[in-house]
Amino acid sequence: MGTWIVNGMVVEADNKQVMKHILVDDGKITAITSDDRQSLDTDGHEIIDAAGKLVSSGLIDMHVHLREPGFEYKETIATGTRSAARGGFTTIACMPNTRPILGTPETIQLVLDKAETEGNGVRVLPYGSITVNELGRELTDFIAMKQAGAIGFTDDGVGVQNAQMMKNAMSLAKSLDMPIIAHCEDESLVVGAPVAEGSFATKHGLKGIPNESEAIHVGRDVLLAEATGVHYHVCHVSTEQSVRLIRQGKAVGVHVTGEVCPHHLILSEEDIPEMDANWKMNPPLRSAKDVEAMIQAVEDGTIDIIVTDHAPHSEEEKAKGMQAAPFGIVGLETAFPLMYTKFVATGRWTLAFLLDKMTVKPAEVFGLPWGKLAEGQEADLTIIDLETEKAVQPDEFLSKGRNTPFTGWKLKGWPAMTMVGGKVVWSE
Ligand SMILES: NC(=O)N[C@@H](CC(=O)O)C(=O)O
Ligand SMILES: [Zn+2]
Repeated sequence: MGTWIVNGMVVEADNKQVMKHILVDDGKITAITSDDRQSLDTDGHEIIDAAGKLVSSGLIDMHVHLREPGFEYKETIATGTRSAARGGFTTIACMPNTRPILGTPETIQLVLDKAETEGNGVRVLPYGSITVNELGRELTDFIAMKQAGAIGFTDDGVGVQNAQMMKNAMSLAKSLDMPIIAHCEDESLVVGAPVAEGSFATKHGLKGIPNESEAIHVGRDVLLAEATGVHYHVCHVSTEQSVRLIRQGKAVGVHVTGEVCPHHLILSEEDIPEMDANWKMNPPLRSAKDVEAMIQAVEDGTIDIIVTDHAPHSEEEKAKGMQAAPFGIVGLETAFPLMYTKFVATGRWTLAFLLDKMTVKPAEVFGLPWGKLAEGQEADLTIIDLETEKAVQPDEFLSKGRNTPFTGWKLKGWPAMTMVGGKVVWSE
């Protein structure tokens, strides 16, 4: 018995919006048709009425912190995947900065096993660490982790400080046809600052994180990617200078790709209202000029994909204040509504353009078999209500994390149902 998702609105690549009925059978999309609803053979099928809503290929988020193993008080694979499903995400890639760090085949396997049993049907793709315990001293066993199911290597949370270490990692990754995903941060240029250089830091007498601390790694790594031929992917790009370096790399044929988070496209350091650690994340909110550079980089394709960098922390940790609290904000349950409200509802982007950055492109960049709404594809689908306006209410999050700067924001574009491989994994 299959499922008919009827009367939904589908967006085609040219942004044409058409009403379609979608048949899901045995986990796959077997028909997408605009035939008359009455003429459909729905006998013995389940019917999901998507009238007035968008039906999209499931959202894909390539940068998520699930916190398990080790930090289950912040998030677990169970709560993180529930949060993902509520946010419309059908596939998420999780970062290795857990305890222990995901730097061995056993820990990769542990995450995959837990995701299988407790992952609420959401596809979870683990990254392995580049260096042992993300300490930057010794490479992990890439071959064994690849065999165990790691999809790429990253020391996210910290930058790889040593250039030779990064070059060795890239050479090894290249030989295995695996990507290097980099958190770009030169520690000698950061020195304990909680926010970016700028008006907020000055006003509150705080040290500021300079743009170069990110961009210097991007520049170094683009050169190393050129030398090694690896696929080099830059995490959470936030500065004008990084964008310039990625653009130059792409122009000369380096295999470099980049991601940006909603908060770096929407907020600048000038928006931080007070000394509230819900506005503290790494990279930090930068200047308005950087924000505009990020938007343009998405528009001209320099930045390939949008990710959340979902980074849950406990209320106690965030209550320690701007200086002492850990970096990071949650993102899974607000990403699509934020992007839709700020960029599509305002007319700056088409819906097709936004969906491309959150479905097709992430799959393309990482060579994943999902992301497309087409017959024969796995039935990973998200139904989204584009009309109803609702305020962001952290106490409704399915994530354990409540750490968001977007509390109370009135947004449209809320997911209503998420389906993975033909199975409904969340519905409002
Ligand atoms: N982004 C953050 O502010 N924090 C992340 C680490 C990271 O992605 O760099 C975390 O693990 O909390
Ligand atoms: Zn990071």
